[in-house]
Amino acid sequence: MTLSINQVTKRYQDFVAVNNLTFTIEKGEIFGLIGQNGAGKTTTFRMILDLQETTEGTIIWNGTPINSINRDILGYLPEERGIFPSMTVEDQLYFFGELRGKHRKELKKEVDYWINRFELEEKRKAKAETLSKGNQQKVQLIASFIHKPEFLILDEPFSGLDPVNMDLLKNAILELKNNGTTILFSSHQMDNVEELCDHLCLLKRGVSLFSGNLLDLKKQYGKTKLTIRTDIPQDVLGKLNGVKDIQVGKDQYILTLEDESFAQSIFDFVSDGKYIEKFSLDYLTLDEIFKDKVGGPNV
Ligand SMILES: Nc1ncnc2c1ncn2[C@@H]1O[C@H](COP(=O)(O)OP(=O)(O)OP(=O)(O)O)[C@@H](O)[C@H]1O
Repeated sequence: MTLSINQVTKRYQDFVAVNNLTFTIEKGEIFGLIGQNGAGKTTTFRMILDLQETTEGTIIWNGTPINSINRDILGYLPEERGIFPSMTVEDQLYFFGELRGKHRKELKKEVDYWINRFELEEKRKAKAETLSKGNQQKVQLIASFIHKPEFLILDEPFSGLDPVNMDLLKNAILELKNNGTTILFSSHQMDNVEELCDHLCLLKRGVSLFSGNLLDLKKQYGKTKLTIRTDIPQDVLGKLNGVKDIQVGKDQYILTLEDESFAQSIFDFVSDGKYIEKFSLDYLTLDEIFKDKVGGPNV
C-alpha cells in the first residue's frame, strides 16, 4: 500500500476530533472520505499533510513517516478557497507550479493543457478576482495538481460547481488516476463518490464506521431494494412475505426486503406468469447506506 493511517487520533483539549482512525490507500486509486459536517475529514487531511500533528498514531507514505517525505510529491485543494485576486489565471498557475519546484518551461505544456481542458481559454489573461466563483475554483483546482503530484488531496472539490463543470472535474480526476496519481477526496455528494471511488472511509464524529471496498459495503446490506411498476395496490404489496417497507415513487413502488431471497415469490405474485414492465432488485445506493449508517442520533 502507499498510504497507511494507523490508529490515528486527534484531540483538541478534551474534544476528540478523530478517534483511532485506520485505513489504507493503494497506489493509483481514488479513495473517498465521507462524513457529515464536523466528522473529521479536514482534520484527517491536515494530519496527512503534516499541517497538524497527530495526538496518537502514525501516517506512513511508502514506508516513510509522512512528515519526512519531499513535500513536492503532494498536492492539496484546501476547503477554504483562495487565490491571488489580482494575478491572472495563467500567472497564478505558473506561480503555484514554481512554488512546487517546477521550471516555467516544463510547466507551459501543463498550464496550456489544463486551461484548455477546464474551458478557461478566454479567461487566461483575466485577473482571478474578475472570474465567477466556479471558475475561481477551477483555477485553484488546477493549481493543486499543476506540478503533477504523486498524491493529491481534494477537500470538497465538487462543491459549488455546476453539472457541466462537475463532469469536467470527474473526467480530470479519472485522467489523473490513469496517469498514476493517487487521489483522496471528500464529498457530501454521494453519487460522485459512488461513481469515482473503489474504496472509501465513512466517518461519524471522528470514528470510522466503515473503511474498505464500496462493493463490500453494499454487500453488507445485500440486494434488498426492489423497484416495481405495477397496478397492484400498495397495501397488498406491503403485506407480502419479506417486505419490510414500501414507498410510493413516481409511477413505481420501492420496496425494502428483509433479504434478497424473498424477491422470487414477490416476482411470481406480481407478474402472475405475465409480462411485467419493471421489476428491479438492486443494492442500496451509497447515499441510502450513508443515511442509514450516519443518520442515527448524532451522539
Ligand atoms: N483548532 C480546533 N480546535 C478545536 N476544535 C477543532 C479545531 N479544528 C477542528 N475542530 C473540531 O473538530 C471537528 C472536526 O472538524 P473537521 O473540520 O475536521 O470536520 P469536517 O468533517 O471536515 O467537516 P466539514 O464537512 O464541515 O468541513 C469539528 O467538530 C471541529 O469543530
